[in-house]
Amino acid sequence: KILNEKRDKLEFSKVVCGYPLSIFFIVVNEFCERFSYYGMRAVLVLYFKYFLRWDDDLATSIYHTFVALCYLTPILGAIVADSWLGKFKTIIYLSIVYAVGQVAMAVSAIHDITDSDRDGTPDSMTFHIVLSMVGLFLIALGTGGIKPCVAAFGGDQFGEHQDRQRRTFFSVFYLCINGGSLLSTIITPVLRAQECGIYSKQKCYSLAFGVPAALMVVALVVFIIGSGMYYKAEPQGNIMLDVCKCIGFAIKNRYRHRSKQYPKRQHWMDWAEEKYDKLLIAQIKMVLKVLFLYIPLPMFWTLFDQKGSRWTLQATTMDGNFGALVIQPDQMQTVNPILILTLVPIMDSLIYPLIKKCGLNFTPLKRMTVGMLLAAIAFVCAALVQIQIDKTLPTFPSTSQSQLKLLNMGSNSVTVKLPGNDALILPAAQVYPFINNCNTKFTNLLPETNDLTSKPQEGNNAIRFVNGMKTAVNVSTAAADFGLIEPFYYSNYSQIKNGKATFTLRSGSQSCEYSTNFGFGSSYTFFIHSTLVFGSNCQDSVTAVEDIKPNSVHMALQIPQYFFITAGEVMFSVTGLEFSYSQAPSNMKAVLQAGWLFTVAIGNFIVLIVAELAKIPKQWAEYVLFASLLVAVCVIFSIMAYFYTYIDPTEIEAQFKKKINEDDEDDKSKPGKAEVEMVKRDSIKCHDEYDKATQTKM
Ligand SMILES: CC(C)C[C@H](N)C(=O)N1CCC[C@H]1C(=O)O
Repeated sequence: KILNEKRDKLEFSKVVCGYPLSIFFIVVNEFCERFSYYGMRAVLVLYFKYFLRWDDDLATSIYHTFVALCYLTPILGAIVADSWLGKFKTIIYLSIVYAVGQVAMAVSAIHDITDSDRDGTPDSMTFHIVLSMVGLFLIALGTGGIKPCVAAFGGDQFGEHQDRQRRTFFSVFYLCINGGSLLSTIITPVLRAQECGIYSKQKCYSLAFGVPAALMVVALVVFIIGSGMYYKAEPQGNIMLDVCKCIGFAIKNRYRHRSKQYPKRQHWMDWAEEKYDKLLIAQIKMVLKVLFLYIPLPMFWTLFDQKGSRWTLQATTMDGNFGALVIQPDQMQTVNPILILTLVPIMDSLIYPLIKKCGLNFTPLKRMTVGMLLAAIAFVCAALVQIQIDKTLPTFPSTSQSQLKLLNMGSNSVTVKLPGNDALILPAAQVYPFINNCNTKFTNLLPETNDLTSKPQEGNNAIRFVNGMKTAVNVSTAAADFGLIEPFYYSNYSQIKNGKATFTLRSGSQSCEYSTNFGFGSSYTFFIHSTLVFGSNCQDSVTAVEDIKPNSVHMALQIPQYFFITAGEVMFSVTGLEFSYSQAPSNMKAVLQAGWLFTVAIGNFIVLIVAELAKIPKQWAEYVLFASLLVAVCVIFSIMAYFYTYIDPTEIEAQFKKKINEDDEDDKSKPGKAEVEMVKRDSIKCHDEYDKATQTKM
């Protein structure tokens, strides 16, 4: 009946180029929803840090918890959809929850609401924190809840013989995910950088959250507009409860019949046959088989997710100057969605057909295996890049060493003799770095300063000034204030972004300007000569002394690793999405999508744990370790995949239903037949049918 209903609905639905028109509304919905999700995520940590004034640790912990929650809630959404409301209604209701959450975030970022003294900072931080946490919870519920439903609902719109179209749909669906995320990760940081406010102008987080909120409303409206065109499969009772009860009964029954006198059954789920419908048992077997196959998959996501953390950190030690374009370390991440947008069409229209032409059967599980291997290669590339970077890093003192820097503030060179070392000639306005064991005693040297012990963070440049004049000098730029520097004294380090910086040097009412260009990750001590004359050009009276060289390994070297991880993602993730749909029984499509997304959540958790536990001193070695782990997991997966037999759930379900109908007829004509015999016979027949429908291996 259900199949006929679907056939009727699809027969009368509008078709464009062989695709149901309803698909258009679903992919546009996904585009807007992913814009909303990734756009909000792009500014979330900065909102925590600069608006809520949380420290780095709290901000990153809450951020990662939120992301992990977003991939856990799909289970909830899938259960609601498959057991209760159906996918269509679940998407509508949870999208409303999602949009409310986004609006709550936007409102929580309006500083004027609690800024009663109008000084530009919120007076009741509790209000903003509570509202934003409620908002984030609703968003996690909404985005995670609808995610498995939208993908599965899209798959439902295709008929039995539209396998090719359905595969293309999942590719286009993935393109929309990445198109939306790419646009929003470019746009929302720009919106955040605007200034807005009623009483005082502040960074506009409310706009950066408001636009994603608006896009979520658009996503909902677009989805509702398509309402009349969708095929809406109704849920067939509380399927999850039935599944749990059936599994529970099979385990109990198997335990009760553990003695050798009872004949073995083909599968442990067959022990539920006494009480449960054979169709349900077959459907549970299908789901369990796929879920078992998913066990090694989180490892892929563990590597994939590190491009947002470890790889971005790696980029901070690299040079992002691309000529006319200067790329910030975190902007490198946009290479992933950009590559997705190019690689998905190339794979679909060129690579896969080419492989097919060569006579190779590149099955979904083979694609996923190759995808994992490509991700491992990406990490080998990352290790090679890291080795290049390490060669350019300065030598910092170890824990048993100390570092001394000598700066000659005079205008002539001086000879310096340090205990246990040869005399050295130190030219004017130059620094000599000196590393020695901690127990060396130095006397009569410059006042103690805290020097850098690592490269400046986030690709910034660490800058300090030393005043060689007899008067105090105030130094500032648009981005940093070095304060008043006493004669023959130094300022603290300040972080300056790459590009041109103009420093204003001021003494009383007199000032002059000094400009210079910075690369990424350098450190300089600017020495102000005693000869500086205010009111004139002070360009020649300041000497830049390089403490740490700017990053010299170019960020373009990260492109191969991004290429491999993205090519891996296309083979692994796009295929996995479609595989999860095609191998799921009709009443558990969303559940299996949620199972797939659950592997992403576990991958995220592993990253969190690894970040805490990984104590490998060399970063390149850690990359190699992850690559090796993934290769090992990949071998296990390929063995598991080899034993997996593809099924056509629709066909199996149809055969089971036919069999049940026939048996009903039989029952009516032969009342009182020995039931046990019949169950046994049916069980054998159904197994044969199940086996016939599951012929293709990996
Ligand atoms: C991290 C990118 C912006 C998006 C990524 N390429 C992607 O499409 N996904 C990562 C997790 C699954 C999937 C998604 O659904 O967002």
